[in-house]
Amino acid sequence: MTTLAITGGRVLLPDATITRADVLIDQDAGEILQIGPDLDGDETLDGSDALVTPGFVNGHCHVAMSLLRGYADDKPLENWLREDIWPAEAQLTDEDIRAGAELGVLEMIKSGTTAFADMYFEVPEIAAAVEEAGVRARLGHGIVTVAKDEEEAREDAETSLEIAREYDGAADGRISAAFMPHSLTTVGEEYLAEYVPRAREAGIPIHYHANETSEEVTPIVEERGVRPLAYAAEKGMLDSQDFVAHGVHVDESEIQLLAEAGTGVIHCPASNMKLASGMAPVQRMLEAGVTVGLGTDGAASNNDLSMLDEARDAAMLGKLAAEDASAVPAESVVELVTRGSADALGLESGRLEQGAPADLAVIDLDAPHLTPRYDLVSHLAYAAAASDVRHTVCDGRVLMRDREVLTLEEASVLSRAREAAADLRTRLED
Ligand SMILES: N[C@@H](CCSC[C@H]1O[C@@H](n2cnc3c(=O)[nH]cnc32)[C@H](O)[C@@H]1O)C(=O)O
Ligand SMILES: [Zn+2]
Repeated sequence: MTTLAITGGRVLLPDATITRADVLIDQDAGEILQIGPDLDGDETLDGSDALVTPGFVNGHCHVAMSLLRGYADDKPLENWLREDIWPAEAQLTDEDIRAGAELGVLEMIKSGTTAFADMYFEVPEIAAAVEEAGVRARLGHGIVTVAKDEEEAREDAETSLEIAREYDGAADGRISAAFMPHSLTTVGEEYLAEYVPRAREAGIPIHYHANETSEEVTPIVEERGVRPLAYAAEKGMLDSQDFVAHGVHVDESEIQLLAEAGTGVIHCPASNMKLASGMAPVQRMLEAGVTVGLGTDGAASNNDLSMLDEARDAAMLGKLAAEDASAVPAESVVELVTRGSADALGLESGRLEQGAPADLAVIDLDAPHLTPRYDLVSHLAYAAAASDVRHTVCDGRVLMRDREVLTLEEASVLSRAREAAADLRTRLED
């Protein structure tokens, strides 16, 4: 057995208390062996003056969209997608998607994220980036059937099912998969009726965008006379292993449906603010017992992939939405970026305890903005930044040591992304 010890730090435990302790990891099993005093390992990471936290879990992303960061801003969802993003995505080559995925995963490792859920196309490119970088991911192919003929639409749905079957369990189990219809309005009912039961039979979870904008809710209510999540339940898309992104415009009946079904909701506060989609009733969902996690959405609507930013945004927006400063407190958002997202995605990560996956981040506390140290949970929620992450470990493997990423070559990932973006821009201008 090869072991790794993180020594001299303060460790954030699942009950939100913090203890001075070392963490010993079994690198072969990728598990935490022990948390306690004076532990030695074959390899050591310095945790002094630092907080050891579970690796952050980004519950909803389009990681390759990192290549479109800053390409189009300041528009509402429908216009942004149809006028800018979808035309640009139609030009992306496999190499572009690989470059964008590596860029995004690099940013994740540098900001302490060890797992994410991703909806995109050319999934094999994204899986290759995940495999190489050493992180964990639940991947899927996003289906859009509107504006497609039947053959194309069917092919898209088939691809999503095939990709999920093929990639579930890949990269030594670090990759899992889901069936991913883009949303309840961009995928036709006939395709949901046919493919959802097939995904269910194969035991594959389902992930989709739901109730993100009011423009998306109104047509469903008008055409079908039911709320979108009641429609989703009718279609069999509200299971305990499923998770939806956004859930901004959900009413009380939908919150009850989510809580009863055990379907996770990935709240994406930065994207919701930037596209002015609205404020999700996060405090209400938590009180109702809904499994809530946090996600960045793609970098083109955020515009970064830092879960520390997302935690802070979730707290701020949650208070504003509830008109209550005590709503969505520090402890809640820290739980949302770790265990909340992990639970929604069906991952065992998100907690530091014996036997849990060795997915963690070590955050440097020796900084003006983290001084003094009354409450480290408060610092994590409100003051820590991506650049404070000192080391990142996933599945027992050190992915970043002293801010040097060991699994990806940072300089070449950045230069490939810059070249791909410059090329894309030329193609789009022609
Ligand atoms: N196969 C589909 C692609 C779906 S992938 C998932 C899609 O979600 C898009 N996307 C990114 N952010 C959001 C969001 O906030 N809401 C809805 N869609 C988004 C993203 O640009 C990408 O096109 C096609 O034929 O276009
Ligand atoms: Zn999205």
